[in-house]
Amino acid sequence: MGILEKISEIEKEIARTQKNKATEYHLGLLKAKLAKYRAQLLEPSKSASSKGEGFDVMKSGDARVALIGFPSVGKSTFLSLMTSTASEAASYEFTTLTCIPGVIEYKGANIQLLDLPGIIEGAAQGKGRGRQVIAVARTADVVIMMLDATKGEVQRSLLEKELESVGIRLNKHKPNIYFKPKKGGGISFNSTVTLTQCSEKLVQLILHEYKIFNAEVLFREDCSPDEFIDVIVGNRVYMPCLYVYNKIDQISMEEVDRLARKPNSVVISCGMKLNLDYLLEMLWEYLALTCIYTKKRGQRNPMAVWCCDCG
Ligand SMILES: Nc1nc2c(ncn2[C@@H]2O[C@H](COP(=O)(O)OP(=O)(O)OP(=O)(O)O)[C@@H](O)[C@H]2O)c(=O)[nH]1
Ligand SMILES: [K+]
Ligand SMILES: [Mg+2]
Repeated sequence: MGILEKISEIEKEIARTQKNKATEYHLGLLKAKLAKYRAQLLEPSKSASSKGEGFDVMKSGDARVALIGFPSVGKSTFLSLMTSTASEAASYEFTTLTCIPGVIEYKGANIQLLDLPGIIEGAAQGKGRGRQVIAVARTADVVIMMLDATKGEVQRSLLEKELESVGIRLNKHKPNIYFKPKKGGGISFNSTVTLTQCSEKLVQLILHEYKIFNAEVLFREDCSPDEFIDVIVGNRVYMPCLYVYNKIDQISMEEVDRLARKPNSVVISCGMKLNLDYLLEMLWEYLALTCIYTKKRGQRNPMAVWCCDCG
């Protein structure tokens, strides 16, 4: 029996056990077991975390949106509201332990929405189920970063750092740099624009650091050293991200207003069903972006239809 099944067995037993003096210890023991199994699940499993595999959920529909956030920000509540799938929501952290897919039907398209376990600081190093969650995020067309409006900004920068550290670039486009390693001939460096952040010397130093001594480099835009490194390393994912501040029913109007004005941000309340229509509209726009900027030309693209739709 897998851990998830054991958890579900115990939960069922707790549910059918009457609460009284005689069952007090039995229930206590069951709950302790439950906590132990939950903790075990949150340990990085060696095979999964070293390979960085995601949860096994089939892609379906026209696009995939992943819900990323700290525990208990309301991801599951959101999935249950927007789709016909029910994902358990509760006030304790790590209620969700796997990837739960639902479908949003919007303007004739099927958008796959993935509810995921909460991630915490250190997720990228394998803390909790972080690596699996991040591996799923990499396969999405758009990430919704769900944040608790009652908590500080620090949660947002922590999550961004986690995603950055595994090569996910949020709301950035691929740097317009041509880079081709060669067999010989040294480093040929050119640019079509004035560079204010990188110089030929810096580019050479960086390349030598990566033991690259022969290559053709052409900057077509004023990129930073970090962006150049991204190009050398490759394997980066450039993804639109919508920051969704949930639970605005708990904060002042002034604070709501401040959050709503932030770039790429939407404020909502799942509890009071506030602003969900607007969130869908924004999501739709972000999905159209992935179509325009990242899908290869000539490739059959299910979202091409949408682009014509939204101009
Ligand atoms: N006040 C308020 N509470 C909310 C809102 N949305 C969700 N909640 C509550 O927040 C708690 C956590 O919700 P979940 O949906 O379980 O959160 P989650 O992000 O899926 O949590 P994990 O699966 O544990 O990571 C629950 O008690 C919800 O009822 C909201 O808009 N306002
Ligand atoms: K929760
Ligand atoms: Mg959840």
